[in-house]
Amino acid sequence: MHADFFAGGAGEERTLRGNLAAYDRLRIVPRVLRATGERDLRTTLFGTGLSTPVLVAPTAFHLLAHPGGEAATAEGAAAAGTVMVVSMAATQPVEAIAAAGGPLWFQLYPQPDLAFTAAVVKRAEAAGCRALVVTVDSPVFGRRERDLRNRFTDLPDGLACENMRDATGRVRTVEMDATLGWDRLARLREVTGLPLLVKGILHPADARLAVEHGMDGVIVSNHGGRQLDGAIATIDALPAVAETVGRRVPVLVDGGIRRGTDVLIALALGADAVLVGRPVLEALAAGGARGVQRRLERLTADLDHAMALAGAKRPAELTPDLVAVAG
Ligand SMILES: Cc1cc2nc3c(=O)[nH]c(=O)nc-3n(C[C@H](O)[C@H](O)[C@H](O)COP(=O)(O)O)c2cc1C
Ligand SMILES: CCCCCCC(=O)C(=O)O
Repeated sequence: MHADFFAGGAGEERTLRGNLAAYDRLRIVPRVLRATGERDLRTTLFGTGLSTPVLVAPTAFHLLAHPGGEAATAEGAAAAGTVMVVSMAATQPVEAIAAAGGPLWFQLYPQPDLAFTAAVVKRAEAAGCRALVVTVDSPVFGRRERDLRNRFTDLPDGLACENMRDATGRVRTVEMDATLGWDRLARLREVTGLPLLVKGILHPADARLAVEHGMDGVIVSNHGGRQLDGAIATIDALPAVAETVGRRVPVLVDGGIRRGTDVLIALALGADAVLVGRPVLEALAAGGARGVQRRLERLTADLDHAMALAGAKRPAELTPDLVAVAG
């Protein structure tokens, strides 16, 4: 039941499969004789230097995967020199996760209760989170048919969304809010000075609105195929979003990234960095903090190898002409 929750998507899982299939259709057109020498994968996002452009996507319920929970993921991500985005539906308090490692960003589903939302943001800020990722692809919850079949409705006794506790100590339900609009993102700006990234952008017109509304970053995402089944694959959506944003703010992408060559393609098509969800969950389940560290380091080494073969020393040298659609 829990493995299905992690692996599954919405509806027929067309988008879940599509995210991966889209990378299968793309090929790299390498450059030669570029004398790259050692590659340099270091990446800076919002003033934080990272060893790699591969970040940990926000995912819920890590205690279902491993007894170390989100803290183990944070430890692994820190050891790999990258950012973990802590889900609002984490099963451990953000303070405990921060104590295990960093840098951290915090993912938020803005709640209808504005004061509670502000309190969660302040708590994440106080714990040391360096950016806020606002998920906007979930006005309602996706129809996850595996979860319906398995009757997976609640966390087991003793587990809770620890960052949903209010001042009385009661754990609130994470509410999806179909009334959410750009005005609410503007209000978040009044609550926090942290960089605000909007996660779940697929249409270039929304990318333009994000920039116009002062967002500091855009994450091209279809929630790993867990929300709107039939939504476009993220790597297919990326080029138009990147072109619209025009380097005014960082553009990140997630969904279906499993190999260094996938990361290379995403960077070439306009991403400043990528995030991975399920690969981290699988590594956490298999090997705790060390598993997460090794999976992230493997992806980075794989990217480094692919860049050597494609003739790029730095991510900035990866350009769209290095990618072609397979015949
Ligand atoms: C089990 C699971 C839980 C997730 N939980 C969240 C979440 O709490 N908040 C969020 O914004 N996205 C969530 N996501 C979506 C991820 O952040 C990310 O968009 C997606 O996993 C990327 O696709 P990938 O798994 O193919 O790498 C979740 C994804 C999975 C697989
Ligand atoms: C009621 C808890 C909501 C958790 C949402 C986690 C999530 O985004 C996912 O894709 O699953």
